[in-house]
Amino acid sequence: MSSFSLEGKIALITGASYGIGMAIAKGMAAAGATIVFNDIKQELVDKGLAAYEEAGIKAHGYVCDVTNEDAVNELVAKIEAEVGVIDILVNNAGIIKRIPMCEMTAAQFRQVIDVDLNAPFIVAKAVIPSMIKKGHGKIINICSMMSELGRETVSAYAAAKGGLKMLTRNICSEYGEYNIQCNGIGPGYIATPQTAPLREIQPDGSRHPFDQFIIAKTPAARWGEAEDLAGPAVFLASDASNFVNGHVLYVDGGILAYIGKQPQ
Ligand SMILES: NC(=O)c1ccc[n+]([C@@H]2O[C@H](COP(=O)([O-])OP(=O)(O)OC[C@H]3O[C@@H](n4cnc5c(N)ncnc54)[C@H](O)[C@@H]3O)[C@@H](O)[C@H]2O)c1
Ligand SMILES: O=C(O)[C@H](O)C(O)[C@H](O)[C@H](O)CO
Repeated sequence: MSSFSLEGKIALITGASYGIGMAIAKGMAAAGATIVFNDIKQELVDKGLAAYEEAGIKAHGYVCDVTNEDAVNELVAKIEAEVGVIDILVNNAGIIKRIPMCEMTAAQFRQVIDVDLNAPFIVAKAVIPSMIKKGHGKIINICSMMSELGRETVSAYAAAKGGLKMLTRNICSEYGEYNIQCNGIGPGYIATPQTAPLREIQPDGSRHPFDQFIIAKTPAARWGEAEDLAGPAVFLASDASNFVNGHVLYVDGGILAYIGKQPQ
């Protein structure tokens, strides 16, 4: 099973102070990788560093807004000088705004596109030249159910995550010949702070209608846990997936396979 090992590899996971990013980072650390992460505020980076330390992981944390191209270029140069060349990039940092499309301002729409689509382009562009020189690289873009499906209130997010699926295929197309594999992971509905508003207990003590809807829509009949993403991410970061390129691996408990229950 040595082809699944990440021993000696350096992984940058963006926005990994908690949530899905941290669970992926912990999985990669268990497989032997050195973990580097960033987040938007020092406070979040410090919280992340403390959590990694508690888990026995010596992570390197940096403050960096992934939408700022100059800051990202500086970050990558700093990581190369202080830790080494990045072998694995996980574009995890993301935001969502749940606003009906006709009530959403163009500025709000652009903000989501900026973090969820432009930033993965910026960070990938910053790491690819060194990956080419090193002779290998793995890029994992965290996509979504919304790379395939739409729903009310998430127009900008769906546009960005659909675009991220195509950016994934394009990076594969353009850099596959340099032994760079770029794949996506499409998480289903995962219990993290990002989805907490969809799981809030109602004033009458009942479960949020969206919470019930998702359980019914998911053949696994549960929300995903951030840890459900760790194994798939380790696979896509490892030599075991060296001929897997331009693919989006949906980790959704079966949602995309299922037409849904017939109404009672
Ligand atoms: N939770 C889900 O159900 C779910 C499902 C599918 C996809 N995703 C995607 O997975 C990724 C992680 O999701 P999560 O639920 O852990 O989200 P989260 O909101 O809990 O965490 C996202 C992280 O990104 C960071 N971040 C946001 N903007 C940033 C910026 N400009 N620069 C640097 N860091 C920034 C945040 O501070 C946070 O640490 C996101 O891309 C999200 O869209 C989540
Ligand atoms: O409001 C929503 O529908 C959700 O927040 C999402 O879009 C999920 O977080 C996820 O990306 C699904 O894969």
